[in-house]
Amino acid sequence: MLETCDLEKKFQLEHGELKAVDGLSFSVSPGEVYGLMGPNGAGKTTTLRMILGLLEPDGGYAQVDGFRTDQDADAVKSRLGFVSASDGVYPWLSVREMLLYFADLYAVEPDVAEQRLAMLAELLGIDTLLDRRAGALSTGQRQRVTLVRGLIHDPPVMLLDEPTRGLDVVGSQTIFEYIDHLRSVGKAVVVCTHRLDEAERLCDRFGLLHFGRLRYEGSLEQVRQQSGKQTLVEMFVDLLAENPTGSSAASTPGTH
Ligand SMILES: Nc1ncnc2c1ncn2[C@@H]1O[C@H](COP(=O)(O)OP(=O)(O)OP(=O)(O)O)[C@@H](O)[C@H]1O
Repeated sequence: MLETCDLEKKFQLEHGELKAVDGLSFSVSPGEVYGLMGPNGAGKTTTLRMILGLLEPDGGYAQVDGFRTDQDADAVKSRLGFVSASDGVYPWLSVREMLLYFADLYAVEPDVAEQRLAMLAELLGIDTLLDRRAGALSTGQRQRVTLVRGLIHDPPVMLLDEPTRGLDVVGSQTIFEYIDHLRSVGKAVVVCTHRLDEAERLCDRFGLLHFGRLRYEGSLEQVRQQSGKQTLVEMFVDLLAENPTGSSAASTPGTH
């Protein structure tokens, strides 16, 4: 299970300080898909980067299976899988070489890695790509490969940052079906996505972030009641009306 406790991150800007994540606490149970949602600049990626140990929080911590990021960062990392739309691949390696290399980085025994690779390749339909050069894959093929990469060490928690960005309808559908599969095998999944309609259908619970704070949280029914709006789209529009630029601070020079 994943938990964040009072996570906080500030960035120093030219004209002051930006609180990108402001006292964020949420938890995700095994077999649950949690939609960490919010307009551009709300603090979603910053949150994931702190959970992954890529950014040091200014306050709070994340915890996975009882291991805390501020006490045992390596134990946390080994229990996380991460997939991001901006993930690169090693272009000169074959897909197989790259995936087995990542398995090795996670200290997965070679024979176990081969078995997992065969199973995941079949599940995600990349068996025919295994001996192709990673640099020659299409966007959708690369996304599937990065999903396998995030899962090769069989982590209990998966973090997915915009996993369908740049994919066509069929590619997106494959990813969402796969997230459904992750739930069915008991993974705790956090997904950040702007595909609000799919998220509505897919996620068990939502956390709606704005200015780095959780504004609404719960099942779709619960966030409907909290916001007084029927759909995530309406909730977003309502939040953005508070700041029409959609950035999380008037002084912010834009998002990444
Ligand atoms: N390294 C950084 N230095 C300064 N500001 C940053 C840095 N990284 C992020 N920010 C700012 O922190 C805020 C939160 O950014 P973050 O990337 O977490 O948002 P997000 O919710 O993932 O947005 P999007 O949906 O656009 O990906 C934004 O205002 C962004 O400009």
